[in-house]
Amino acid sequence: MDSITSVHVVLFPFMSKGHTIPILHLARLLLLRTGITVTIFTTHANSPFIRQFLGDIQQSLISVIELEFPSNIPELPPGVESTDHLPSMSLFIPFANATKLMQPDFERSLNSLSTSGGVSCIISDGFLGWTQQSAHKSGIPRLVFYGINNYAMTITKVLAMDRSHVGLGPDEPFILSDFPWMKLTLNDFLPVFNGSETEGPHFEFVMETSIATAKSQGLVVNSFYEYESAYLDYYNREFIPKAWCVGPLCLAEVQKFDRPREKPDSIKWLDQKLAEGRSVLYVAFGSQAEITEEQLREMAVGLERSEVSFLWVVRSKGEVLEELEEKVKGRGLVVREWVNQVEILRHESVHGFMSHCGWNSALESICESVPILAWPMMADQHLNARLVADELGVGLRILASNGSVRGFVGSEIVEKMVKELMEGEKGEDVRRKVKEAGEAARKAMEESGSSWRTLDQLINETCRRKDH
Ligand SMILES: O=c1ccn([C@@H]2O[C@H](COP(=O)(O)OP(=O)(O)O[C@H]3O[C@H](CO)[C@@H](O)[C@H](O)[C@H]3O)[C@@H](O)[C@H]2O)c(=O)[nH]1
Repeated sequence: MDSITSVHVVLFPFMSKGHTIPILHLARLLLLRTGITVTIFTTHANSPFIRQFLGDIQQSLISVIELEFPSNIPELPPGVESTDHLPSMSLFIPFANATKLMQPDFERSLNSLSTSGGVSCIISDGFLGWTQQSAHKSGIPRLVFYGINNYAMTITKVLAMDRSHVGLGPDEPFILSDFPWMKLTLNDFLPVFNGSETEGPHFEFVMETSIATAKSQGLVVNSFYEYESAYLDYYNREFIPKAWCVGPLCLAEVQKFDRPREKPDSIKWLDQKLAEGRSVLYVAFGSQAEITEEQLREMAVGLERSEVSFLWVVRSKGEVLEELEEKVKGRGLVVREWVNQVEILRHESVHGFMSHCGWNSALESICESVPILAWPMMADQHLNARLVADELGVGLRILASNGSVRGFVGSEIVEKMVKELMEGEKGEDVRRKVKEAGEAARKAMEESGSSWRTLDQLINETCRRKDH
């Protein structure tokens, strides 16, 4: 790293937990380097979460600027400033489009930062495509962060250009000629990416944000080279802007859990299971998954019949969960509040994670060497599940009752796959592989590791240059 000091990085995360948390980890990593200061843009309601998350960081190195989240958007309930508080994810597009109204405020603040010492680069979420215009007007390089991995990004882009799949059924297997080892189906992709949705608000949003990404100076990717080299190399050969793997960002988390403090109830419960010599399956589907009542019931029955100990963090309410709690008292725990997921995954008693495969959850599990039972629900999660189960071999896969990667899953499948992960031979195999994967991830984030070096290089090439 060169000796030039005073790099000022502006971070602007999208207002959803799965997008904000990794950017906050990135802030921590940037501040481990000398001469870097960070400003984070957010909205009033999201600010307390951010301030608390980074509360241990020296105040002179980091500041948080709060903008007004647009009010009076007809489709949005007042006061909702984060996607996990939306009553339905069908409001995602109005929510994401509402952020565009923040552009004038953002530019005013950016200008005042520029006059008081300057901004070296902006790292903003891909969903905040409009920040590219703001950066361009101010002559500041913009780097994009989507929160997804290279595999999903590359395969989706290749699919969009390769028309050989047109006319196939949603579950009919096909291969992309540049990746012949990989079996895919159209159901692995969102309709806006697989050619079945070619107009409408979601399609327009994807087009707008993709154009803004292409005009930006780089992509910051929460992954590491050793696990995605084929896809990263391909991406950087065929597409722009250049992608830089600087993760897994969750490894930047301080060892908060070692400090003396009152342990949360969920951790005390895990301590108890450890003392009883029981292995626990952790069950969670991220911050915004929507699960139907009917599906929730099958999950509950499957977990009950598996006879495995489990800790289920769930946002849904209702009698299904109350009944389950009653039936599995002592063996299973249902938690409805926000937990520290990394702390749970790190607990010695946790030997499996039934997960929707949001990319943060998948990475957190890999880094803690916990094998995954992949049950994707939406967004990039189906591709993440392919990566986890088919490519990396660090997890098993739950498929729908009709064999599709999408759709209703019966309780007998849940029961069978939970037992397989926790006690079966296939579970043994993925357990061994996830240990190796965890070690490789930790190595990538050490000071001599690939991700650490890549972040240094990215700062030097993009943020320290004066001629952008
Ligand atoms: O009680 C909770 C619930 C969640 N988390 C954390 O919240 C994050 C959730 O992120 P993720 O697992 O990626 O799930 P989503 O919230 O669903 O993430 C969205 O963003 C991801 C990154 O772009 C995508 O991969 C997902 O598909 C998309 O749904 C993780 O860091 C979890 O550790 C907690 O700490 N406590």
